[in-house]
Amino acid sequence: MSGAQTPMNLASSTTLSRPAPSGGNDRAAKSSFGSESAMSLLVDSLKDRLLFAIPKKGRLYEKTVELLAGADIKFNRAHRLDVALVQNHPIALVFLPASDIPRFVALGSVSLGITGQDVIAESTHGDAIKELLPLGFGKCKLQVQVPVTGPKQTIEELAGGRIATSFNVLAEDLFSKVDADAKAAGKEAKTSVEYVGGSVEAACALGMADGIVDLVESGDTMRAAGLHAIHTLMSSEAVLIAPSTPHASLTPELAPIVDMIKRRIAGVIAAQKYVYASYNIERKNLQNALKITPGRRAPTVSSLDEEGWVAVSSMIEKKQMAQVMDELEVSGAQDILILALNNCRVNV
Ligand SMILES: Nc1ncnc2c1ncn2[C@@H]1O[C@H](COP(=O)(O)OP(=O)(O)OP(=O)(O)O)[C@@H](O)[C@H]1O
Ligand SMILES: O=P(O)(O)OC[C@H]1O[C@H](OP(=O)(O)OP(=O)(O)O)[C@H](O)[C@@H]1O
Repeated sequence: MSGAQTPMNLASSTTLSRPAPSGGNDRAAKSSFGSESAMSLLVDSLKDRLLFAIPKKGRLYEKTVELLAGADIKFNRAHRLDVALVQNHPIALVFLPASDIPRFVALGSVSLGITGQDVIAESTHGDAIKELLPLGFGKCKLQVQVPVTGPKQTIEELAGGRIATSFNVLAEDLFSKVDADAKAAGKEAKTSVEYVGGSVEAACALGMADGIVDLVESGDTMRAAGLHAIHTLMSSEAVLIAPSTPHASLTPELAPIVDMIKRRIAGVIAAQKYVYASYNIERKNLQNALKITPGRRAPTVSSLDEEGWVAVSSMIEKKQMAQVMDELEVSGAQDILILALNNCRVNV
């Protein structure tokens, strides 16, 4: 995508078709709908809506759509259309490449966005963006990688060499410091950083780079290419973001929706992360058990209709569930139940 594009441009430059009937004919749908009037209808209907940019594909797409479903943000995305009107709130979703979202948010063209911290850092719009909520997915690290058997095994040894990356701003930043350090040590060096759009791991094997800067999560792609990581530039996860200074398009009527979305998404994330534990325990063993299940704020303790016994309920982290149950049993807890949370509200 070249040049700044507002969602309005996006809407008016996009062919609006009806939601595609399966195997439907776009052209026929367009003419029966009347593309001109449909487009002005769409542009009109965006005016009173909060614009929310979400990744249109790739690693963050599915989890983002899951989050929106959990937050009861209902939409139908028409075939080939990058704008979807939310049915039950005055919100319009704008589907954009993850790496373009920081720019749209920073410019105030949209009032909310979901994208990775890595592309925010790469965009250099960081100051114009505020992070509202970490989302707990899309976790990865941006790392310098070199061939395991290669001659250059440190970033200092890469000074003056060739680096391939999709993160050329962050890579330039790092290697200008590496070059400066090399110069201070009496070795003149200018590392060349080449932009590559994808499949960056192939660059070393193809002889076009001595090292790469790319994202690593499981490490499978890196290892498959015979590379290993020698330096971490940053860790990243998906975040909910907004412009650091609200834009005029965020009217007083729309402003409360930002907080509503943030709270709903935080509730969905907490419900994915926690389960609800409940058990009975003799009062004499209560203090030990409460150390195992302290709860997010505090556990609920209520009397049982049996002398000397209490019932406890508390939220615990899902990933610690088995260990917590083991420890509770050892501490004398009985009738231990673990209940999944469908949704919840937490302080954010
Ligand atoms: N392996 C990974 N594991 C977890 N998160 C990742 C991983 N790779 C990328 N991400 C996160 O997802 C974001 C989008 O990356 P992805 O590779 O899906 O890009 P994309 O939207 O398909 O764009 P393009 O293919 O054009 O680069 C990244 O900026 C990063 O925050
Ligand atoms: O450590 P791993 O779990 O193997 O993940 C790392 C890979 O994931 C990303 O690419 P992606 O697969 O999204 O495709 P791309 O190369 O087209 O960007 C990233 O660029 C790495 O190639």
